Amino acid sequence: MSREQQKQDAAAKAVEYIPDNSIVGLGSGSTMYWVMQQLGELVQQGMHVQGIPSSPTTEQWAKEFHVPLVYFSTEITKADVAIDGADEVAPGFHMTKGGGGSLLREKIIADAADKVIIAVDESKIVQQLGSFPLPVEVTPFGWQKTVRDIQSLGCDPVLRRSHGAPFETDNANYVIDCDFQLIERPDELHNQLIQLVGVVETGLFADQVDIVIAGTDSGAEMFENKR
Ligand SMILES: O=C[C@H](O)[C@H](O)[C@H](O)COP(=O)(O)O
Repeated sequence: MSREQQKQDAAAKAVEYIPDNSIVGLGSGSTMYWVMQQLGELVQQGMHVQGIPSSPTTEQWAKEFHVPLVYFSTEITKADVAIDGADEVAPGFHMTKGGGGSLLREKIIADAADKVIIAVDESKIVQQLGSFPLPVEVTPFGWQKTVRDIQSLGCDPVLRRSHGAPFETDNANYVIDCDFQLIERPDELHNQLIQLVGVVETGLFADQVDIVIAGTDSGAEMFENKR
């Protein structure tokens, strides 16, 4: 079965966790395309949801599939559920996210949600985080100094570029992709990184996930984080 089909299967299962009349945090990435397509179908069948998009691309897909949108405001500070993808998922529900650069907004949405559902294809399930370089969002000002500070934590940090220029997040920040090889203690690493001046957020998500759904050749498998 293709990776795309696995993502689609995981997305189809993930939308089953969205209650009617709910506010749904919408993550980013290619798996979210399928989530938006499936959610659009449910909306067409009469389901009432309002989605908070984490990126302009997700917002555009929501519009394409007629999923009503809502935005954070003084009245709207919570979501009933959030659905998102991931770059790596390890035992203990530790995850790496931010391959597309949306980590900060995704983390805000996950934090605002009562329940977080992650939909991935099988290739994202790993024994230990680290093969996928960890995205770290940093301020453009002084990014060279921040890179040096990150390097002292024992990784090979690289400024993400797009068309020759620094890649800019939706928050006008930069992303440093940090190759730590193996991340043995994700919590500890996140705490070390987030304390560095200039680091805005890390792509390490821990204890924020309730359910992981992995598309596999034999169908979608569900893993529940009983926290
Ligand atoms: O910044 C991007 C997000 O964290 C995505 O959720 C993550 O990169 C997974 O994306 P995809 O579903 O395309 O593999």
